[in-house]
Amino acid sequence: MNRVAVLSAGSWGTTMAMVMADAGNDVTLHARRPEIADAINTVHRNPVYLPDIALPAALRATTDPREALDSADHVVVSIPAQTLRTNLTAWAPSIPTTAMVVSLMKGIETHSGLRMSEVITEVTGIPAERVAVISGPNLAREIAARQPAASVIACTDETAAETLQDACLTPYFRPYTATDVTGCELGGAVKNVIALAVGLATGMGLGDNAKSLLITRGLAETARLGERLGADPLTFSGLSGVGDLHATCASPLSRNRTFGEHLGRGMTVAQATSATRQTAEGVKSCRAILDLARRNDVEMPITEVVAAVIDGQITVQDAASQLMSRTPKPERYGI
Ligand SMILES: NC(=O)C1=CN([C@@H]2O[C@H](COP(=O)(O)OP(=O)(O)OC[C@H]3O[C@@H](n4cnc5c(N)ncnc54)[C@H](O)[C@@H]3O)[C@@H](O)[C@H]2O)C=CC1
Ligand SMILES: O=C(CO)COP(=O)(O)O
Repeated sequence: MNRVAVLSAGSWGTTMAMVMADAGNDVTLHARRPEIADAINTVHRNPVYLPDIALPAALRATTDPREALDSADHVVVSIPAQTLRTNLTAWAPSIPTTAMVVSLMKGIETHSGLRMSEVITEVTGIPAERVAVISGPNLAREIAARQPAASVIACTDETAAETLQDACLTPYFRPYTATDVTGCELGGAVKNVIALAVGLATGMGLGDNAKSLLITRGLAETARLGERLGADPLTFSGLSGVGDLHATCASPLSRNRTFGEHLGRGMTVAQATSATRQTAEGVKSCRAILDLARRNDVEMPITEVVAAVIDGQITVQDAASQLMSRTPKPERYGI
């Protein structure tokens, strides 16, 4: 039986802890708040993030990250992307030297433009072959209700990805393996920005044609950036690409889409932030993704207008007219 540490007990961390406990691992979840750890240990519920879900009785929680990390074979990290570096710096000395580190996060670090797996290798010194990412159409609440879902486990070492696949496989959660870590992570991070755009369109009362336009051209700009950064363009046709993009842009459960919808209905960014309460990674990552695109000479028009709306440089109406007045061009995938 594998020992798994999950850091920490938000909606996705708790859900993946449940999946990995159901898959037969010995899982310890790190919660920052004692009331969450106590509730998981006593009544087997996470009262803040998933109050209506019965968690496995075998799943344990602790407020002490060292206790969670003790003898862990797999260390699964699920915290807001912009907090990863600071937290990981504190946790790194307690990570067992042979453990795999797995990122569940879908964001890009703002000051460095690094993907989460890159931050992990930089901060911990753990080689890329022992760092993996899980990304796909995975709305936490649906999986927590044990509804069927699939995902991608990407690691440059295929055998390591297969080991993790075994450790996450349940009757309701079906992980595929991949070696294109860059493509999987970029698909997950950029789809949050496109979901913000679809939310904006929804909030403005625009129709399904406009949403489909954003999803399709959003995928094209994601693939364009990915290809420039060394990803396999075909990765964006898979679960971590179009799969996640579709689920997130279609679902009212998505925090990013809902955040965009608030803005489209006229809320300010501050009002939308306090209405959302949970992590909507695209809000901070959109600027980091745009900077990454500009440094690599890649055009990302949807990301550009989303970042300008979030930064208060243009209105949502300006965003729509800016996109519709671009120079006409032939449609080619990734162009
Ligand atoms: N919820 C979902 O459906 C999915 C989320 N993700 C990704 O997983 C990551 C985590 O998201 P969620 O669990 O949904 O967010 P959440 O908002 O539900 O939970 C965030 C967790 O991070 C902790 N946290 C917040 N600020 C922190 C800080 N400064 N230092 C340390 N810990 C802190 C919170 O205590 C909480 O445990 C994000 O990158 C998100 O994009 C990926 C797939 C699905
Ligand atoms: O990543 C997700 C689904 O795959 C969750 O999306 P949100 O963070 O927008 O809720």
